[in-house]
Amino acid sequence: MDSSKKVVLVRGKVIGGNQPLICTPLVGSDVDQIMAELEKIRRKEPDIIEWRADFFSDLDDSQKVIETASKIRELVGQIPILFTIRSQKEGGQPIALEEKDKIRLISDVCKSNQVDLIDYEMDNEPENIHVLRQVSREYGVSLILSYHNFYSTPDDSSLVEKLLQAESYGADIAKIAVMPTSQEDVLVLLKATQEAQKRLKIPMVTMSMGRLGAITRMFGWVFGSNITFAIGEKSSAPGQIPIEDLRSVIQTIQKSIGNV
Ligand SMILES: O=C1C[C@@](O)(C(=O)O)C[C@@H](O)[C@@H]1O
Repeated sequence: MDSSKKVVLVRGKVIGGNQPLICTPLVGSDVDQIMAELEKIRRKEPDIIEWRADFFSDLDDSQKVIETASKIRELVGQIPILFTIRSQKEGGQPIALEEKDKIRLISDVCKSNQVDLIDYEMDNEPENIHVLRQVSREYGVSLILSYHNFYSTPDDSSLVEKLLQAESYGADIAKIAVMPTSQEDVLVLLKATQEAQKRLKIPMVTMSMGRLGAITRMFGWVFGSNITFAIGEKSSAPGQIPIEDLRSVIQTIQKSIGNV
């Protein structure tokens, strides 16, 4: 492994090492649904669990959000928790919070000590990104800065620029998820990933969504992507495949080519 590269260590999991990590989302809209989902997911032992809180119906009640985060923590034990409120503009659910309330809530969640990572979109106001960078650093939470395009795949140099932009904003991990409309677009995402691997110092997460892009979830790690999202119980984005299938494909690839 390149020694100039940083890795992110979360509860014993190495993000940015040779082993791709599998993250499964939680998309329940209330505590009961989330707990039921979690009960099934945790037995499948994902490396990371993402709470997609934009699906949560009480998102405007920060007390409830933090209580729910601590219930999730109790049930998952040492599995790292990623807290995400995906904006509608980038493929998330409609929510009642304004951006400033969202920043306050994500900050409160960092301070609560219940989650290990947060995700925020890098196309947001730099000032908001700065606030979340400060608070997450202060409370030992890792920051993923992400870019999602549910309609198309920008060219490879724009994608590399996005990943570098996340790094320059101080992200611990850079992430891009884009939609292909052709097989060429899938290659564009992989090419950008390979190029970014040479230039980024931080770990990254990249994926091409939908059916066309599903293969990138299986072997994107070969080109440098460090986390791949899979279905534990329910999907949170097009093209995700069940964790069992993903794990077995990754093992098969590793057996044939070794860890790269
Ligand atoms: O950003 C991502 C990636 C994702 O959109 C995917 O395509 O797997 C799934 C989301 O839950 C997550 O927040």
